[in-house]
Amino acid sequence: MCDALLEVEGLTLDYHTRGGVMRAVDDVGFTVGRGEALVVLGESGCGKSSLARALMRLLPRNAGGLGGRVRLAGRELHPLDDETFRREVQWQGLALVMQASMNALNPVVKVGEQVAEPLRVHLGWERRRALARAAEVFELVGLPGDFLRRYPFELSGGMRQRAVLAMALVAEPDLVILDEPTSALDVLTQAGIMNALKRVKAELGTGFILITHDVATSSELADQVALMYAGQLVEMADAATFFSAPGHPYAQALMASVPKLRQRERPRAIPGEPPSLLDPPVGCRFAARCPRRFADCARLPPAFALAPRQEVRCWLHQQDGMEDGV
Ligand SMILES: Nc1ncnc2c1ncn2[C@@H]1O[C@H](COP(=O)(O)OP(=O)(O)OP(=O)(O)O)[C@@H](O)[C@H]1O
Repeated sequence: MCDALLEVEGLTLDYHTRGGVMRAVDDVGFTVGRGEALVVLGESGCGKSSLARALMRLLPRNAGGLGGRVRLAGRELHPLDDETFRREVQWQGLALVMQASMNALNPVVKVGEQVAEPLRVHLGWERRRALARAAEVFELVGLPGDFLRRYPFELSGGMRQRAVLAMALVAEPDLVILDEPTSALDVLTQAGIMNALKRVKAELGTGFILITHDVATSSELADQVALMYAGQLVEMADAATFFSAPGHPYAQALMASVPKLRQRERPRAIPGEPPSLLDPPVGCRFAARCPRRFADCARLPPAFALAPRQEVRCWLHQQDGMEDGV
């Protein structure tokens, strides 16, 4: 297995709201190896985008309580001041493709200039060299070279999304965080972008964190899966194990809700709603919706290691698993 590129321990992020303090990221920990893709799955509102924002330090004004440890290639990131983080970590260490970012391209600037911008503005490259590098990255993500001179409105949604991906990759970051990169696109276009990501991963050895609620698309790229529920990680496993033998009842319900080819029974929706993050239950957060709940679920379960690469936060596994930290 690859050596650790990103190590996250006990990550927390709060929002201050009128109703009180809401912990959107609650004690989250994981490791991503070099050239490895971690898929973060979970329902809307479980804290996936907040996790991305916490890693990238792109925090709204009402955010607070950024805690825990984040190490990138062995370097502790939280002690860095904002200026050092922006200069030395953003773009070359960690790059982010935000939700709906294909609509955030500047309409009056040619796409090639925008893709080259991180090199010019952050790394001080001169224009010609930056554009030449942008052309290489265009090729890598499957954009025709002459699109460099086009404006965003001249590109389809899928092509604009590839351009945004090219911008994230242009400074050759160690790891790219993709927040719902294909959710606004049709299935074929999604598949094309997933293939481009696979190619980048194989050719450049870039690490990825892919945030999505789309189980089917994510399985294309995933080496590891982290499943979030109400701000917490409830399962962390290698992709083959997660997709074939998930351990958490929520993960099992999620997999049963995905339509499959040649399946007799209909996909089953998960009844109920996640708890409010303003006042989460003290015990297992999934208990109210869990078909397998029992008395112990009134206490918050720790993560139990079921296999070397599978950790599940559920009391059902206290016999077969070793207590560990997800
Ligand atoms: N700036 C903010 N202020 C207050 N609450 C916020 C803020 N941003 C997000 N939240 C809340 O934090 C929780 C986690 O939101 P987040 O956007 O991280 O979830 P998500 O899993 O990415 O959802 P989605 O898939 O819908 O984007 C939600 O309850 C959301 O309403």
